[in-house]
Amino acid sequence: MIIFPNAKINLGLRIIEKRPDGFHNLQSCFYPVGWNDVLEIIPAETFQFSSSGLPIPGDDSTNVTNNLCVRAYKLLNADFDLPPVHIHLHKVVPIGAGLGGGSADAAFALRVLNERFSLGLHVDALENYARQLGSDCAFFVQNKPVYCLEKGDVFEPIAIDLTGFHIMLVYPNLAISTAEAYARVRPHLPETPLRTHLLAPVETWRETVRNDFEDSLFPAYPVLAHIKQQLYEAGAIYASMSGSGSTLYGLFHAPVETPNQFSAYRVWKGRLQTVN
Ligand SMILES: C[C@@](CO)(OP(=O)(O)O)[C@H](O)COP(=O)(O)OP(=O)(O)OC[C@H]1O[C@@H](n2ccc(N)nc2=O)[C@H](O)[C@@H]1O
Ligand SMILES: Nc1ncnc2c1ncn2[C@@H]1O[C@H](COP(=O)(O)OP(=O)(O)O)[C@@H](O)[C@H]1O
Repeated sequence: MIIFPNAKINLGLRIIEKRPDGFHNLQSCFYPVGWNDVLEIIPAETFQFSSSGLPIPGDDSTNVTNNLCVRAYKLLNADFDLPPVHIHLHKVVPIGAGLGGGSADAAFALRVLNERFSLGLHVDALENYARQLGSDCAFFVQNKPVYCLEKGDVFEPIAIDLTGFHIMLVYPNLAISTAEAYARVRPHLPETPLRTHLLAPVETWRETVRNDFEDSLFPAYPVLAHIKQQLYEAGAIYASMSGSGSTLYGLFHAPVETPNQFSAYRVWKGRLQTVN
């Protein structure tokens, strides 16, 4: 079976407090976008993992056990004694980009294995497995826009529909470690919950919807602030960094040409839609 794990963007990201377990509680809205990897899982004589496309740090031929697809298989295998499979991942979504690509691969692997081997796992059970693989991972089980709390793995519905907006993602060829980004941030409770700002028209977001990682990462990596500014100059209604960076995105009312300034970066453009 071949599937296409997609990326996500964060519409706002407030880091509320550090938890006793070392993670952080947050407020954010995760929104799926159609920049995709390609994942194939087929029955095989022995377990194999291979990859192509973008190189994945830590995935050399002697150690692929860190790949989140492999970890997803092992997690289910421990409970269900699965038949061996060959997993091939063609990596397209940039890594360390704030787009949740690795988490999406893991969640989609769980979904495929559940279906292929008729494990009978429903959404809650799949989300519980996904939580063990990464804070972002559970989101990709249902893969629909949600308001997230706690570690980013507790979800509430939110009536946000950006269908019809055009989006440009700009990845500045710069990988930022999520752990490093969290270590730099100063958590605090915002006066107004992010949800309130998100429910106002997108035209107001520029003044109200913030990603707290920008405060510490923009001074450290000036190219990020520069790209955000250029997205506004290109006509974005709203622009922000996604997650812990390094991708910046802009929401536009109309299709946009890619400005020359972005030619050195990886740029993805598309319509915002709900993907499954
Ligand atoms: C920042 C966010 C926002 O959506 O996304 P990305 O930018 O990575 O896509 C997420 O919180 C990233 O989730 P994810 O990438 O799954 O993180 P994990 O693998 O669980 O954790 C990596 C490291 O980030 C820190 N971490 C992560 C999540 C969280 N709520 N608090 C944390 O402090 C911890 O130091 C942890 O060791
Ligand atoms: N299938 C995978 N795709 C991407 N990264 C992976 C994968 N498996 C493990 N990783 C590891 O996860 C980290 C990056 O995760 P990713 O989801 O791409 O970034 P981000 O957290 O910025 O959204 C890297 O340390 C990478 O080595």
